[in-house]
Amino acid sequence: MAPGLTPTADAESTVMITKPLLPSVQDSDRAYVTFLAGNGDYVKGVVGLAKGLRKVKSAYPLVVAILPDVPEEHRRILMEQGCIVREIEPVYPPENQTQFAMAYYVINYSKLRIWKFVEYSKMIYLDGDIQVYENIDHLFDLPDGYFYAVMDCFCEKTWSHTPQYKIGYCQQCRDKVQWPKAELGEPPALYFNAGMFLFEPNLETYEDLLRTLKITPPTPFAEQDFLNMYFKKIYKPIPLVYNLVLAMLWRHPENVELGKVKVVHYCAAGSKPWRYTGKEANMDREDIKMLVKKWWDIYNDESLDYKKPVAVVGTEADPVNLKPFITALTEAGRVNYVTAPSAA
Ligand SMILES: O=c1ccn([C@@H]2O[C@H](COP(=O)(O)OP(=O)(O)O)[C@@H](O)[C@H]2O)c(=O)[nH]1
Ligand SMILES: OC[C@H]1O[C@H](O[C@@H]2[C@@H](O)[C@H](O)[C@@H](O)[C@H](O)[C@@H]2O)[C@H](O)[C@@H](O)[C@H]1O
Ligand SMILES: [Mn+2]
Repeated sequence: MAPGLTPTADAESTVMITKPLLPSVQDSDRAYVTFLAGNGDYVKGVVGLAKGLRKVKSAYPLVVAILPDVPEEHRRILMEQGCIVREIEPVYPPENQTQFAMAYYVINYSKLRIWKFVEYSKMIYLDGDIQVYENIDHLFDLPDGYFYAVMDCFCEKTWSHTPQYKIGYCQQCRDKVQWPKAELGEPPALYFNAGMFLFEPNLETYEDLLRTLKITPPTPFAEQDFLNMYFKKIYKPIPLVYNLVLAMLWRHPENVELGKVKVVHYCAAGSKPWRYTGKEANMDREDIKMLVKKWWDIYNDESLDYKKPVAVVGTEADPVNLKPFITALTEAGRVNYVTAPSAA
């Protein structure tokens, strides 16, 4: 699928990305956004993501919604990589009911704060353990009013608490095991992975999300389950090339054309590149090793580091005397100063 394509969202099926678009211009009210919590090593994931978006020449900035526990050093690293760092307050699910959600995921309810970023009309959320290998800016041109994300897979052990796992049903291969309507009623609604989604920040939606959360008991996949329930009516599946959940490689290889994948989500146990040992199940696969190396190649590529914008003032013929100001800024490491080429 060539970059810069417009999708046509039809009613039920996966949104088809069809005809070419004029190259989208920088639209200041669009941005990518990710989420960072704690003082651990996920900051490496976010740095990798920032460099990956630069490598594919995305026209939009990366906003990082950080919890208060992200240390100053990590904030500095992210700003030096050109990220827009925004501190958010944590979001906790209903009092003393968190035992129903997998403890590890409870912090992810805080992702809901990004609906408050209303200076942006559209944002693409990306987990910190995601890498973008091809430009996906064209997704911002999808029709307004829907929630776009890639369908998840129910086959990993992390789903063993669900009826679909117990009978071997997965939305990725609905013909393999028929959903037993007589015994279990309607099949589960299409369910997305919340590691990547296109959404429209909106204060009314934000307030309603938090109001609804207060009366919704937490569930195993925490905010992912909650978002699936909340956006069920306007959810539009997009092709898995926009969020390859790694388990698809061994659970549904028939659905994956690795050479066409644009976004990889390192969410399988043991697959976080910055912690990769190759010891966990499936982690010794050649495709996993290749994808982990691909992530490190970007992370280690210094040519992808952020270059501070130059301050261009006046012209050589008539430079505005900002020298003292620029010197102060340069000494503070805030800017590199060059004179603009003469207009002639
Ligand atoms: O210690 C942590 C755990 C999670 N996260 C953020 O929360 C997201 C969701 O967690 P994770 O990706 O580990 O969940 P998975 O997709 O693997 O289920 C991560 O990508 C990070 O952006 C974080 O910043 N610090
Ligand atoms: O808080 C719940 C999380 O739920 C999702 O992770 C799951 C899901 O992908 C399962 O399908 C996998 O089996 C599992 O390994 C993985 O952890 C999102 O990736 C993450 O961003 C976050 O929303
Ligand atoms: Mn993830």
